[in-house]
Amino acid sequence: MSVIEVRNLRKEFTVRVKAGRLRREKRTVDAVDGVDLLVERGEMLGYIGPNGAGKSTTLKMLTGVLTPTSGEVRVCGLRPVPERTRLALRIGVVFGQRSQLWWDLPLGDSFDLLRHVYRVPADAHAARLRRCRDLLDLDGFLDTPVRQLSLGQRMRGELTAALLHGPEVLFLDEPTIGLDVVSKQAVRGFLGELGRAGDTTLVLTTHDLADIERLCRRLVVIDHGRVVHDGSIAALHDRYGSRRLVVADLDAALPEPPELPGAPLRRVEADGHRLVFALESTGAAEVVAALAGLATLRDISIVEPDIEEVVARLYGREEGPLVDASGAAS
Ligand SMILES: Nc1ncnc2c1ncn2[C@@H]1O[C@H](COP(=O)(O)OP(=O)(O)OP(=O)(O)O)[C@@H](O)[C@H]1O
Repeated sequence: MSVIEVRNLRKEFTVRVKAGRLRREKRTVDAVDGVDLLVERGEMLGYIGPNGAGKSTTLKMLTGVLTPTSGEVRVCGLRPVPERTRLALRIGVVFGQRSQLWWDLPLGDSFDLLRHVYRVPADAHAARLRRCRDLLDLDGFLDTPVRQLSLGQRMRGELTAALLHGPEVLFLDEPTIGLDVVSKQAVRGFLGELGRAGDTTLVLTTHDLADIERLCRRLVVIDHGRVVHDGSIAALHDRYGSRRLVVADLDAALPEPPELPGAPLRRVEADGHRLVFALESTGAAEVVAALAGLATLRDISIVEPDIEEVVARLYGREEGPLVDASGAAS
């Protein structure tokens, strides 16, 4: 049985919009519009989409915060809204904007209170807390009141709080938003460990695609409330014809950008001093050899397909098309 089962899930909101100077009209927003999703135990799923795509609304329905307009949802075999209390014992939730810590208490006291809230046996609690303290480096601020923690420290605390009762599924909404590089790495490293251990299912929404690349094998992309991709990152690259790129820095610009078989020119930059080729049906070595025969090369680098670029295409909202030297969109 899948740990998350979602069939034809929909959520409509009724909003009032301005229609003229004084008049307001009711309008229906299809925030989630027929989502199907099956997630197996131990999967690490990235759930992404542009602003307003319906990610948070989906997570809220999966965690029992919002009642669906229609469709079926089961998480750990439970219906999230009517069986919310039972579900709370089996899932963990980290929503960037909300806290489950006690603002005025030292962080460590919040952890003690959570043990009582969830009625976790003392030894299981101690073991999980020890692991979080080690992996998330909490010891320096366990005695600090939560309101005095930095964002990165608080997020590490939130992750711990969400895991102390040993949830089967962890839902994370933007867990690295606003964090500095070090805290981001700590959080990603920790989630990676959790995922590798294999007994927790992870559902992660984020605008930071590096989170997805590091952590998730499976990527579900949602736009206008509908799933537009469900598969691996590699499948996404295949679908959009993403290629590795050869970036060549030349001593002097060539009068004409060269045509290399199997490696179309993607971009000309730096007044012709930098040429970028896509490796379509030829290898990097051939491209470099061909270029070396035409120009003096200052530097060469091979760039892996860029997930940001592919996802921007998928959203259909990238900042201008990718334009090659001839002006044709690639
Ligand atoms: N409580 C609400 N009342 C009315 N409309 C809402 C409500 N919550 C969300 N919406 C609308 O539903 C749509 C989906 O919103 P949602 O917050 O799920 O998007 P999201 O993908 O999480 O976006 P973001 O990346 O900006 O957080 C948006 O059009 C949003 O304005």
